[in-house]
Amino acid sequence: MTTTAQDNSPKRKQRIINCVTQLPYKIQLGESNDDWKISATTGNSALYSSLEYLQFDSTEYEQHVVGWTGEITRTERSLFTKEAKEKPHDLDDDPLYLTKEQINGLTTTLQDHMKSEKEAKTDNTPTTSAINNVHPVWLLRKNQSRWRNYAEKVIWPTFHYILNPSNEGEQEKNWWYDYVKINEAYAQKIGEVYQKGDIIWIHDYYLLLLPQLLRMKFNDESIIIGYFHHAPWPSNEYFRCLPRRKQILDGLVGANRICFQNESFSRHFVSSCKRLLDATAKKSKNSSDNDQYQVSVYGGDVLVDSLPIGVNTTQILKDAFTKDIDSKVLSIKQAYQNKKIIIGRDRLDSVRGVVQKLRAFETFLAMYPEWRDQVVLIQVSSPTANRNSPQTIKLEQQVNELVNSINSEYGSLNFSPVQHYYMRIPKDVYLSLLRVADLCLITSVRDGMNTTALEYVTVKSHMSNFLCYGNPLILSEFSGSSNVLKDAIVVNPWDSVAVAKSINMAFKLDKEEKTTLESKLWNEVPTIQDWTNKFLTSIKELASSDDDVERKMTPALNRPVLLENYKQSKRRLFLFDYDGTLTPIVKDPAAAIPSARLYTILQKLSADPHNQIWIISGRDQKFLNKWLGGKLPQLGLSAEHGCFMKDVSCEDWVNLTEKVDMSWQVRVNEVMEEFTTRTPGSFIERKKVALTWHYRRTVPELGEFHAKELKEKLLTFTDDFDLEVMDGKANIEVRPRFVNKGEIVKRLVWHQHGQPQDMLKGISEKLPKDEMPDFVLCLGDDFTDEDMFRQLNTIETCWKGKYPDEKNQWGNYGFYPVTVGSASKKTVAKAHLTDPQQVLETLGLLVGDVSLFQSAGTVDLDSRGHVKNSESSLKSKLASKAYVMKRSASYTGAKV
Ligand SMILES: O=P(O)(O)OC[C@H]1O[C@H](O[C@H]2O[C@H](CO)[C@@H](O)[C@H](O)[C@H]2O)[C@H](O)[C@@H](O)[C@@H]1O
Ligand SMILES: [Mg+2]
Repeated sequence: MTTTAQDNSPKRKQRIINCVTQLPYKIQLGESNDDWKISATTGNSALYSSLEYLQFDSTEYEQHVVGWTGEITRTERSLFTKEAKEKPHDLDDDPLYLTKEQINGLTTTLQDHMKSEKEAKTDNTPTTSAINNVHPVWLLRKNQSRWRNYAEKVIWPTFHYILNPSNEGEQEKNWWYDYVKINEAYAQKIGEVYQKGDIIWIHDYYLLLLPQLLRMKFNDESIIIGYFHHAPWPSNEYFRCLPRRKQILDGLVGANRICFQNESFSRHFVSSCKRLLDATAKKSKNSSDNDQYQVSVYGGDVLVDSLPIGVNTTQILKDAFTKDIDSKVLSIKQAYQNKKIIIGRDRLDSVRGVVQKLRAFETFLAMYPEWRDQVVLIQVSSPTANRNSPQTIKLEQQVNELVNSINSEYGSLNFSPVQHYYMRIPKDVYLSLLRVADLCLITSVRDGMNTTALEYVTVKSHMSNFLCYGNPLILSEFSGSSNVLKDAIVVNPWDSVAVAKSINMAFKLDKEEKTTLESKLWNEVPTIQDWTNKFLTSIKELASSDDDVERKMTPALNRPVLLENYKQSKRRLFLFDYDGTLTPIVKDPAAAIPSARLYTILQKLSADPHNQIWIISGRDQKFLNKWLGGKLPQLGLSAEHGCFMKDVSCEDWVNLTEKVDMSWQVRVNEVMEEFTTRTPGSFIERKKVALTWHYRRTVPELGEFHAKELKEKLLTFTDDFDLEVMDGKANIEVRPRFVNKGEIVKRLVWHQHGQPQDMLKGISEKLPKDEMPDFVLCLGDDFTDEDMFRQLNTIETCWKGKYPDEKNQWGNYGFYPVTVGSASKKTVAKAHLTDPQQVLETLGLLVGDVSLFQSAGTVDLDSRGHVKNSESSLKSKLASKAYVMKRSASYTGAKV
């Protein structure tokens, strides 16, 4: 064996761009313009401890965190400055007009904060690392909480099986636009941070559009995107109630891997993709023996699986067993001497089951009088961001009424069996409660993963002086954690009698039984380190396995650039395929007729004298005349993959195959008929020239098998006739080889724009560049459309040589060969759109029918969330300057 020279250079860490809804900090502005106060936020403990692990402990990864700043507020004190007293203002009306300098200052403060946290955690000497790991997403418009509305008021309820009354009104439309914008803002920020080879990891339902958007923005086909969904994913019956369901799924399937908390959520997701996107899925087992699916959607593949999140068990044990906490535990014990303590900690929203818990506790006291006066329930309910919403106020009232009724029924002057605290409690108090508890009661009616359950089991794994080792956990079967903590006492929270019985049973467990339960449960708690590493390892594997097969991802069409180019051009040529591009694929070819929306868009597009529109299809003249030419004579048409042409605003067709021998049709027809007899559901579409054997309506496996056989058989003699046998979408088509859609494209581009065509004349490559199109949008979904894209690429190469100095401001000739299908589809097109709906949205954008924010990927934003360089962006910048001047003048005044 030969020894190679040792490589002593430090191994480069794999960079991870971790995209979270909000940075793990609360950001406040103090009394002066650069007085930033940064403190830790509460909530999301599991995710934030994963960030911490990658930041402080991982030797393999270099993490970059991209996240929204959250609502930036003013510190309490600054609200009482002389200025504020003289002219009090509502924080929400204060747009926080930060200057560039302030933004830079805050970024540095955040970076420094992260570094000093690292020094504190790792007991290090000051960090010399030059790496800046925090990348804030700025969205500084008035009413900063607007960015949360769609995620929290529309998506969150649906994902938790709460159906809001239909409100596809103006308000929800605006929420959606803001949702699109926040996703756009992330994409922009990632664009500033991304380096080739980075792994992008996106978290949760605020960023559902981001995977697809990133494919749109980056021209890097090797970009690897993983998405983890922390919340539940509902059954398709609920999911499909979302008005924007398709855009949401489209957004997500831009990822390479989509991962859920458990198998039922991933199964629901796959079922939504099957039903709403017409996807197919192959199920198998992953290395942890969990179900995984290879979902094929729009012709590309996405891996879907599950991996339950964990907690930082080492840190929890370290924090929970300190002298300080010992003394807190002791005081709680003394306050409730000789009583069993049940603890609960939940956010006060309708899905955490606080009401169900109180009802069950009431039933328990009613059913087991021997426990009255012996048990206390300490329930900590933390307020949500929607504390003042009517639903939360109603819930709060309901909880208060229940607490009062239990306490008046079963309490006394010196003892109340329910101690309810509606507040956020500090970590040390929380840990003391976990330690002191004889029982933890979790009755959520829906959640992704309940980290309190995991943290409780962790704390109970530790022996201490207080004999609380192994105390049991009652867990709702509707919590995501019940899939992980399989040995908890699992209950249906809606069945208060069953929960009451379980409480009684839990209190009666002897020491040995508790120990057995705990040791099983403890083994079931996933650690955050494991979760983080497993997720990243599998996504790295995905990246390297894809390398083997030379994965080429096509970027999604950059719509802002397209729109800008469209506006600036004068000689525009549109080359559209029909089936699968302008209309969705359906079972019966006769049923694939244009929608009213398509007509409107084609009408508007062709009304502009700068535009020439051609439909270049495999369909025959009869079909194209009936549904397109007859209604919009201004369209140019090409039928049967280039065999026939009808010029713009002209009625007559030209047959380009007139001189071709058609005797082959008899032979081909015979063979196709033989296969039709053998394959129930198949049929032959006989056009003037081409013959198409369709098998969409057959048993899929049989159809595919026979299609392969038919193709082989046809190939044995078609060469003699110079025919092409093509694999279409569930069809096999035969037509003369010398015509194809690419030939038509060639003829249309090398042509004086707007002038009538002489179809039978050859083309001239001597035309001046400024007589030919300066914008060509070519869309197609199928194998035969690749000829069009290839032709455009060839012309572009030729023009580079011929007209090197006549490129547009984007450094090209305005050619957009765009395939309709997924990013991973094999194509020579330069960009992709997912499906006909996206095609119509894009065309709608060009004719001004669609708002810029209707779908993701249409705008570039400035840092306040305005469209870049727009009038409102400009106004906002000016207002910002004036605001800051006013503020600093008032500070100076105050000092004098
Ligand atoms: O070039 P195109 O305009 O895309 O036409 C290609 C073929 O489309 C039609 O078949 C396909 O669409 C049908 C309707 O959605 C679908 O039922 C069939 O399975 C697809 O293969 C059309 O019938 C063919 O003649 C075209 O060549
Ligand atoms: Mg097509």
